[in-house]
Amino acid sequence: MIATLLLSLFVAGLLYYVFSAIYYVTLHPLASLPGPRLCAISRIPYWYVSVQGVDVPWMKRLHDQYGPVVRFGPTDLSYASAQGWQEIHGAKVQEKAVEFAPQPVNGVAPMLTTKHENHVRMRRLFSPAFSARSLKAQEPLFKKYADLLMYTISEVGADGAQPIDLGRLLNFTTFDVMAELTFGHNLGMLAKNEYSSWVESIAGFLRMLPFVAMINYYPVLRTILFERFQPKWIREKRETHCNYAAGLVDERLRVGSKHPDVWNLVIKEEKGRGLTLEEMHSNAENFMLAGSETTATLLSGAVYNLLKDGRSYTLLCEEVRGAFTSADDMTLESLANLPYLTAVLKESLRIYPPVPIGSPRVIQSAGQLIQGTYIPAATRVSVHHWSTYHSSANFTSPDTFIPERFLSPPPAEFAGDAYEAFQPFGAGYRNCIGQGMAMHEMRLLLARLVWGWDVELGKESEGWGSQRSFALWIKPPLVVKARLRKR
Ligand code: HEM
Repeated sequence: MIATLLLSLFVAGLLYYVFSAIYYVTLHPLASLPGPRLCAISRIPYWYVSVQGVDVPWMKRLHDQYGPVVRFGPTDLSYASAQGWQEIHGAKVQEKAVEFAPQPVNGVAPMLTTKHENHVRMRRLFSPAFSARSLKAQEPLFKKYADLLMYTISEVGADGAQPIDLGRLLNFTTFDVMAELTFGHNLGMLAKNEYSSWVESIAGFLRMLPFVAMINYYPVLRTILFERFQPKWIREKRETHCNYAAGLVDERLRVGSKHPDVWNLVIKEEKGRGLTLEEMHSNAENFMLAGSETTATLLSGAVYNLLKDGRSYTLLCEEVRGAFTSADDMTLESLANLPYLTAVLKESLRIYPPVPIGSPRVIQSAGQLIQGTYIPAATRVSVHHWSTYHSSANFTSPDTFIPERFLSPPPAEFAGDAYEAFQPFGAGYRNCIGQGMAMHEMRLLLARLVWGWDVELGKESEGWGSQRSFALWIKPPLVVKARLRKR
């Protein structure tokens, strides 16, 4: 009797799966869109590559084969075009597909992942902390850490006698900066030349992201399996991580601060008091990751590409060394006036975007036209940064590091480049709130490095560029030798 019941259930499930597979490839509104047949009936091919950290080149291969739009799951579309940015991130309100972000332990989503209505309120509250005026007030803090980074390079590298892992030092710097802005004091990583266990655990957290996405994507997995059988150690690890950040925020609020950190700039505004303590906790944790790992990654990529190329490294050195007689003259304004420095950072963002994947939005109830095709409600649509920037349909010699393409005006050979397709900080009203801060921090740290040091790539890091990613890149050590520049 039980055997018959189980068999019937199995056959019913199988029939359901077969009929829905036929529906997805024939009658479904997305059936006419290009992509592998297997992907049209299941998301398994995507999960398979994403748990291995190789979904970025996989998606690029799909775009090369199928063009600027690819159906890579039954209801998932990836775009690689300027039009994709305009139509997905334009004026129309789109919700984010939140199943791709881990749910915060305290249950309160940060600005990055919260629903539209809440996002508008949070963005308004946090905006003062990321304004041009605030950045100017924060300038001495960035300078202090640039000085400390230079000192550490000299100590650890023994003036070129010892190889250093520059990627690690850049990570220490950007995390210490962000910690001072969000917790009121740094994590002491740069001073001790040592990872704090809290930051060290982030790489492990990134590797969990595809599993989190998979569990959230299939509600059955979440309710039947994960919520009941989630290993205790996973829950505890995540709680410890979040509670540590929450504790630091509480302490900062209790002690107060005279510095222009995020909370002073938010709370001093009358309207800033509209944030709850839980919102402060989850946003602080999010700022730490969104504002530190990304910036350090981009700087590591810029140094790697410059040193591999040699030619652009020489040009950058000439520009920076010719512009300043003292590192103290490097200000927000004077650095922003160096065209080659900005072009190097933009080209680095193009060739090695710190966020290489797409950030899916869910089409709302009325459906929407994208690239001339009607896309029904509930479809997840995103622009894939890596595929867009490495497509020869958008950029001349897309895989070659050529900062000149971002000079104004660019050389004639780049006249056809689709600059509007380049949106490394995202586009529209949910774009990166910290992009001004990131650009200043990156300009300052890169300029200080090439101004003070002759840098050489270590042999062990020649293949540094080939990396796996779990939403963000997993970076191997970036080994360099840095000799104090003779003046
Ligand atoms: C090179 C450095 C950076 C890159 C490439 C980068 C990239 C991005 C991208 C692509 C988004 C949009 C995500 C989406 O559409 O779902 C974003 C959002 C965001 N970024 Fe950045 N980011 C960088 C630096 C920073 C910094 C320094 C901060 C400072 C805390 C920051 C904080 C945020 C926040 C809070 C959001 C969410 C904004 C919102 O939803 O309104 N990022 N970033």
